[in-house]
This record gives sequence, C-alpha cells and structure tokens, in this order.
Amino acid sequence: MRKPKSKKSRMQSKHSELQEVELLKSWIESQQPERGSNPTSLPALPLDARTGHLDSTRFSRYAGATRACLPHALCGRDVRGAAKTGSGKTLAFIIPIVEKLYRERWCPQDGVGSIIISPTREIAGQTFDVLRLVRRHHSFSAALLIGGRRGKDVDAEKELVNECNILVCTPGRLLQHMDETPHFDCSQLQLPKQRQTLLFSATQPKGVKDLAALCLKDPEFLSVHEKPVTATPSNLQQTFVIVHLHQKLEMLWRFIKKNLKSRVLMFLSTRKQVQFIYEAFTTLRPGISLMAFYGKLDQRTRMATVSEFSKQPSVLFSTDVASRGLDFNQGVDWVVQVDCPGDVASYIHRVGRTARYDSVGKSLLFLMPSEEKMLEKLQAAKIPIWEIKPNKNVVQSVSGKLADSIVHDPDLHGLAQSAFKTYLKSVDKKDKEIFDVTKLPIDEFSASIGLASTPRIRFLNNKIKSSSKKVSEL
Ligand SMILES: Nc1ncnc2c1ncn2[C@@H]1O[C@H](COP(=O)(O)OP(=O)(O)OP(=O)(O)O)[C@@H](O)[C@H]1O
Repeated sequence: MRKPKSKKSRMQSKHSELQEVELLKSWIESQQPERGSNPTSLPALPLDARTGHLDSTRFSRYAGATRACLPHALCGRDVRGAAKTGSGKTLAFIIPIVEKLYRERWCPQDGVGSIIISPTREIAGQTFDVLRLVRRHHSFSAALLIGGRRGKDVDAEKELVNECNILVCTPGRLLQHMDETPHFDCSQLQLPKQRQTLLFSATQPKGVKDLAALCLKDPEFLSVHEKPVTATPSNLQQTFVIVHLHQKLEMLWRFIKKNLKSRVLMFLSTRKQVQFIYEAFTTLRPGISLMAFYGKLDQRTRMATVSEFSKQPSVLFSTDVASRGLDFNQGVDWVVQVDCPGDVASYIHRVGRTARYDSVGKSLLFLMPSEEKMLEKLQAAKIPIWEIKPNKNVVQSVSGKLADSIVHDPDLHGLAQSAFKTYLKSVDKKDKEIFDVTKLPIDEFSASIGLASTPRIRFLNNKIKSSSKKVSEL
C-alpha cells in the first residue's frame, strides 16, 4: 500500500502546481500566434507535461488538424477548421479541453466541467478512448454515457454522473440524465455568452457555414491542408465503374470474390438493402466473413461489429450510419459505394473511412449511366477519380442462385421486396439534377435481386403516370 502523503508534501505539490499553471498561462500569452496564421512550425506547444507526454501512446507527434489548431485554441480563440477526413480532428478538441480544465485547476470535487456530445454511440466511444489516453496522467474523472445499455447500467451511471469532470455522451442519453438523474444540473448547458468554440469539418457545405456563423465569434479560419490540390486524402486512390442498376449485384459479388483478403466497407442507401444483401450473400458463402451495420442494431452487436471488422479480412455492408467520424483503427482497405451518395459531402465522408492519417486506402464508386452528372460534381470539388472498366468476360451469375434461395425462404423474399422498395424511395429523395427514379429499369432490377415478379410501387406508378400525362399535353 502507498504511504499517504504528508500535509507538508501535499502543500508543496499544490504550490508547485500553482507555479506551473502560472508559467503555462504566461507562456501561452507570450506565444499567441498571429491572427490568420497557420502556426504549424512552433517548436514547442505550451502544454502541461501530463498532456504533452503522449509519446508512449499511438499519438507519437501532433499532426495535421491537431498541430494547426492547438496554438490558437490554447489561447482561447474560436477556431473554424477545414481538415480532411482522418487528419486527427479528435485530438484537436480533446487537448484544449483537458488543458483548459487543468489551467482552471479543476479537481474531481468540482463536478462536471466539460460535456462532449457525439452524434453516434460509436463516435462517442472512440472519442472517449482518445480522452482516456490524453487525460491518463491527470486526476480528472471521465464517463461515457451512451444509449443501448441495460437499466442496471443506467442506474450505475446515475450514481457517478454528478461526480465526473468530463462527460462524453450521445444526445439522447444526456437528455435522459437531465430528466432523471437527481441533482444533475446542466443549466450551464445553455450556451454561456463567454465561451470558446472549435468547429472542424472535412467538408464545408452550407449547413456547416451556417452553424459557424451562428456559434463562432471572431474565429480563426484554418485550412489545415494549405492550398489543398484535392479535397480527399492524398493517400487515397479513387475509382469508379459504370454499371447498370440490374448489374450491380453481379458486380458486387465479383468484387467480393476478387478481394477475399481485404477489409471492405460497402455503403448502401437503406437498412433493408443492407439486411437483404447481407443475408442473401451469406447464403451464397463467398469465402470471406460478412457483417452488417445499421442504426437499428442493438448496441452490443454494433460495438462487436466495429471491433471485429477491422481485425480480419471481411466485408461490412452498412448504411450511412458508418459514413462520418467512425474510425476503424485505420483498418479499412476498400470503401465501395454500391449506391451513389446523395451529394459530394457524403461522398467525401464515406471514402474518408479509409486512407486515414498515414495509412493508404482505395475506393470504388458504382455509377449508373444516368448518374454520370455526379462525376462533374466530384471533379468540380477537386476529387481525383479514375474510371475502371469491368472485365466483361467474367460471368458470375448470382441472380439465378438468389432466385432459388428466395423461393425457399419467405423471410429472404420479404427482405428482397423491402430492399427493392426502400431503394427506389431513397433515389426519389435525392437531388433531382442527378437522380431520376422514373427512368430506372425496375423490372430488370427486380429480376436481378431474385424476385419472380416486380413489386407494385404506388408512388412510382403515380409519378410515371403524371410525367407521361405532362408529355402528352405538350
Ligand atoms: N498524432 C497522431 N499520431 C498517430 N495517429 C494519429 C495521430 N493523430 C490522429 N491519429 C490517428 O488518425 C486517425 C484519425 O483521427 P481522427 O479520428 O481524429 O480523424 P478526424 O480528422 O476526426 O476524421 P473524420 O473526419 O473522419 O472525423 C485515428 O486512428 C487516430 O488514432
């Protein structure tokens, strides 16, 4: 057992900590980077040694987003940062939080000092892991509050929530504690007038700009990758292939068979498509482990899937729930977009699940001939993408095998029908400049996924009728 510190030694260490904090404050004051500068060349950062010593973790040096942001963030400035996917934006806000609490001499008895709200449970989990590494030599306590846990866990959380200094949570669970946990006082959550805000994104669509205008005060704008030639990581090799809707499944199957030793993340538009393709391909035994990921899965399965996927060659079929912020420990070899994303920003975030930090990665986009306008948008957004031509001689018919499976499996048949319907509905919701659901060859599509007859889609029939009426009126 460790001998308790004497009163004298406690006083001494308190005194030296006070001195250290004062020194840090004056160091920060004297090192304020010029406004508008991108200060990546500062020899040393004014960080407390406990935060600065990340050498023995996986963060050997501060890079990209972190390096550019810290000098401004540490001296209390608001920051709006454009930094590519996988460039280390998490550390860029975790370190300033830990340092701020340290300089404020926050201690365990002071209760909640910082709340980090993450959009999904997985992102909250990975943010919490980074926080654990950064604050491991500090005395702050931290907790991860996310949904999908059992009642018993929620009760245990209620016990500790008031005593934690940093909370990492999803919005739903935070609201639950605000409603149910006695004395959990979040009145400070009303954004205080005096506050510091750091806003980072790999893309800068209108929504991000509007948010910046709303919540940032006199911000530093940091374009971390100075004069970037491309909007995506330079270690990412991007390709597309032109494929008709009814040939997608064949192409997908062929791709999987050719990449049995890779970790492949495949994006589809809807949960029903993910469930159908996962179930259907599992019955066909491709020779590689298959997994599915979507928002409605229970939390335990979601966590297990994320952790399993990056460890071994496997194919993960997913909705866009995995498209932003998720970090598979740099373990994704390929990102395949089986359905074209709705816009350029979604494209960038999806492909950003690979080629993270200093790892390399590849991506493939399936584009239907009717969607070729998307290429113009990608090129205009500085995304270098090359066409690959499929080998026409390789014939791998899966439709016939799927039709066989569907006949004998009513559940699979139901899933195929739902996948068909939800896909068409998802196309109808996308940008009309690129996508036109009425032009899709739906009978061929239906047959290609193994359905004996084309399901009736009322909204589509009405659309086709009204557009042919308009033509005949001309
Ligand atoms: N200094 C570093 N040394 C080594 N690895 C790092 C460093 N900084 C970040 N990484 C690693 O890079 C990966 C991407 O980091 P992070 O998730 O913070 O990126 P991001 O910019 O937030 O990505 P996204 O735009 O997808 O949200 C992570 O696996 C992280 O561990």
